[in-house]
Amino acid sequence: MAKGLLFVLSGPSGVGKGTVGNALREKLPELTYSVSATTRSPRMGEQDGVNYFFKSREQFLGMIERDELLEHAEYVGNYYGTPRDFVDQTLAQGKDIFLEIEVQGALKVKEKFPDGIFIFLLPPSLDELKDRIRGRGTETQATIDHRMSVAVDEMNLLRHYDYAVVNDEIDFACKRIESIIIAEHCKVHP
Ligand SMILES: Nc1ncnc2c1ncn2[C@@H]1O[C@H](COP(=O)(O)OP(=O)(O)OP(=O)(O)O)[C@@H](O)[C@H]1O
Ligand SMILES: Nc1nc2c(ncn2[C@@H]2O[C@H](COP(=O)(O)O)[C@@H](O)[C@H]2O)c(=O)[nH]1
Repeated sequence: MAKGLLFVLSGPSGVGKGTVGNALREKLPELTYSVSATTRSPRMGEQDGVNYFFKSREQFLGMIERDELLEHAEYVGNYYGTPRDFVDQTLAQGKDIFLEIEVQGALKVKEKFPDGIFIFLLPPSLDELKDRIRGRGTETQATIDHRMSVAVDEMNLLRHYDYAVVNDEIDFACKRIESIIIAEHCKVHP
């Protein structure tokens, strides 16, 4: 059986990865989405096992020690990581998997999956990015400032990605990503 394809979506905090990812879920229900582990506290409405697997620092360090994570990174004071088995099992079943992760983690995944497809979501501008993080109402001013300073470093790593998609409008961004997925399936693989 042919293996599935691995897609990674990265981009600065607040650019709209979750929003576009949710729109994509509706359009492409056959795509499997990885649920990450994190030490960050749940936001209002977030559910354990749905949005994230919420872990204590000790639990997360245990996952690292047991080599249960495909990649992990520390981002703005918290750990985030991708459970390895779920990714491996999904691909082995011939299904595509979609990871929504930050840049340090994405580069680690690229080392392990050089054939993965790496997509970077860009904001129309830095001012718009700041408005989106602020508008979401989930972060303190200090965290917004920290996430914005990381955003500039993250965007400097765009060259490591295969595709750049501007999230100007949710439906357009979603359509572009859907087109990338379709095109990757039409590729002639050796
Ligand atoms: N194209 C868009 N136009 C206007 N607002 C948008 C657009 N896409 C997303 N947003 C809004 O921007 C805010 C941030 O979006 P979202 O939470 O999806 O970002 P994210 O990249 O997943 O952030 P994080 O990495 O911090 O989890 C949300 O309030 C969302 O409604
Ligand atoms: N390296 C990883 N980054 C991840 C993972 N899951 C999510 N993320 C990214 O972290 C930041 C912050 O997320 P937030 O939910 O606190 O706003 C964002 O860029 C996510 O994409 C992961 O497993 N590994």
